[in-house]
Amino acid sequence: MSTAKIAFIGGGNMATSLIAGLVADGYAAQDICVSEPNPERRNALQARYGVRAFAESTEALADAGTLVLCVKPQIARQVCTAMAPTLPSAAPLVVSVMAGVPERTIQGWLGRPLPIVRAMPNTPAMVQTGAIGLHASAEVDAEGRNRAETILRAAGLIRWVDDEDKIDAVTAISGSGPAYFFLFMEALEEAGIALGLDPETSRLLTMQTALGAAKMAIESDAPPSRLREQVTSPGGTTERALEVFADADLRGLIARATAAARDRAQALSKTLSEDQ
Ligand SMILES: NC(=O)C1=CN([C@@H]2O[C@H](COP(=O)(O)OP(=O)(O)OC[C@H]3O[C@@H](n4cnc5c(N)ncnc54)[C@H](OP(=O)(O)O)[C@@H]3O)[C@@H](O)[C@H]2O)C=CC1
Ligand SMILES: O=C(O)[C@@H]1CCC=N1
Repeated sequence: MSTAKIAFIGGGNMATSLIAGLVADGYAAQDICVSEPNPERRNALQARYGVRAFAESTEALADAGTLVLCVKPQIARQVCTAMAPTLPSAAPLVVSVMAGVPERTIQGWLGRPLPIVRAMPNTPAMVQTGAIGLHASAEVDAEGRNRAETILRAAGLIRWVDDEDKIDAVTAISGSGPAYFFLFMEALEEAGIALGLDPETSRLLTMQTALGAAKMAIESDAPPSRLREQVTSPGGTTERALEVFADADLRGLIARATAAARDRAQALSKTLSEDQ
């Protein structure tokens, strides 16, 4: 077994994002293998990143020290149980990015209590600006944590959580979170058009405002509440807009929406954990 060799199972969007980050970070492409049934995707991964791509997981797995599970949760059981008999005998580290699939369930499907790092990335990982929550099963040692960090850090910011259940909260905040911000951008852009801006101007002003606000929030020592106050002149325009948000209980709405996402993540995990 080579600890350097990483086998990605599934070569879709999330795997491509992680591979792009690893290769951009200088990870040796010849140490990265991918198992992916779609020949066009295999060819694209080989041509673009110089990694080795196979139709069968058995070939991708050979000698791998780390497996990264990047298939859809719906087919995870079938993929893991098919792979179990061909896994390297030395226990590989398993990193799973699959939403809602508990560590114990993956261990059950793979037939032994392998060390599992469960990761919840988000789609900005595609532009190496992901926000990624991580949890390690009890079997993962310090070296395994480092290996998982190397793979995930290439795609963005990582944060460990101490309890696997908290991955459901991570899912509700940063996993689904890009959709919340995109929705806000869509609404702001539409509002700009309704107020008379041409669509292109409204779109560009919206995007740049989102980028600028995120950059300020990240780079400033001040919390977002202070940055908000700096925009809000007493008796001015922002104050009026924020009053409308407050009247509609925007904060309460966000609390309810994220609780609904967390509850759904818990329900999906429960369904899959009963599927052992
Ligand atoms: N999108 C998101 O925001 C997030 C996604 N995730 C998780 O990431 C995982 C991957 O998602 P994503 O990359 O978007 O999905 P994709 O559908 O883009 O990628 C999954 C890939 O797996 C391939 N595949 C199907 N069967 C097999 C098999 N037997 N062996 C190997 N590969 C196979 C699929 O091929 P084909 O299409 O031909 O079937 C596809 O290329 C999911 O589990 C999801 O829950 C986690 C966090 C956020
Ligand atoms: O919507 C979903 O279920 C997945 C999990 C996080 C982002 N997408």
